[in-house]
Amino acid sequence: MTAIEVNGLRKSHRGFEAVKGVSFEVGEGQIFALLGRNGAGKTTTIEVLAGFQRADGGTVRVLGLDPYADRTALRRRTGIMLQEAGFFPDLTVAQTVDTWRGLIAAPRPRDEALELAGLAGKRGTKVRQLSGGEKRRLDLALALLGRPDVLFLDEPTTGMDPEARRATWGVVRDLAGQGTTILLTTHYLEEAQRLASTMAIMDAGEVVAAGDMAETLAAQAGRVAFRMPAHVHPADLPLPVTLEGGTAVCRAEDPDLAAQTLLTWAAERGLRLAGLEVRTATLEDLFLESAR
Ligand SMILES: Nc1ncnc2c1ncn2[C@@H]1O[C@H](COP(=O)(O)OP(=O)(O)OP(=O)(O)O)[C@@H](O)[C@H]1O
Repeated sequence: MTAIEVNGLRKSHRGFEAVKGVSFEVGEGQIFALLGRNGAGKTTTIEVLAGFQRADGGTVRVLGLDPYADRTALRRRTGIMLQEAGFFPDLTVAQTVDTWRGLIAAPRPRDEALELAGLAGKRGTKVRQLSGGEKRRLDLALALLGRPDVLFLDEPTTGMDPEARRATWGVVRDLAGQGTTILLTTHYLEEAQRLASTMAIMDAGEVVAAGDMAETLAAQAGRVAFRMPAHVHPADLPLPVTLEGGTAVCRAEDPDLAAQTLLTWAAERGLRLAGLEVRTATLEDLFLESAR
């Protein structure tokens, strides 16, 4: 079942077209990463999907409903974590969660939400005393209170330390495993690559690459890099390379095979390929190539 459908979405802010005909789909229980540089239009897209803004063009459906027209019905079934949360700084973490619980039908117990977000030890701490990463965790706890079927996470791990980030990935995976559909944005491409099964890269309001994460990356060229041996010219090598400083970089569909070819060539000449690195394409490679 498709949980989120976006077809030809257009949205302008005071005459500036931030989203220019974007289309993608997210299946139920999938983790989908919406990627792109600053200002690409990701938050605008999420705000339309969450029913905060009306689309100027195209169609958008979340759980089969129009997020703007049916926002009351959808609000009960969606959770959202935006980039800037409006907390009351003098409330404690527990008071903040309790206040939000009062606004939600059949909310999750407070301690369960805090436990899930890794904030159980901070119940009595005032919001203004939380670190940036802890505030993101509080945001996550609030987004989870309504046991949403669809969760929108706008840069959920910004400011978190590596351990907290990994813990949040665990929470996101568990939720998806239980059937929650998750759309997230992030500037941490490794995070997107590890978490999401599908993705779209936006640039200047348009989708420039999209699809299944594993398939899309497998179709990208991999990379073999090594320090250029002394007195060797790139034209002497058996495969084309580009030079990045003193490092020769060879892009190849099958990087293992390319590395073998290069190593055999080097061995026959008694040369060493120092600092040899062989890897398949990463999301960062794809991102840098797509979002130019
Ligand atoms: N309310 C608004 N009024 C005017 N322009 C806006 C408004 N909201 C967003 N924009 C502009 O629309 C464009 C897209 O913004 P958006 O916040 O959707 O990008 P983003 O991809 O989420 O970026 P980031 O990664 O920096 O969060 C930007 O150029 C932004 O300046």
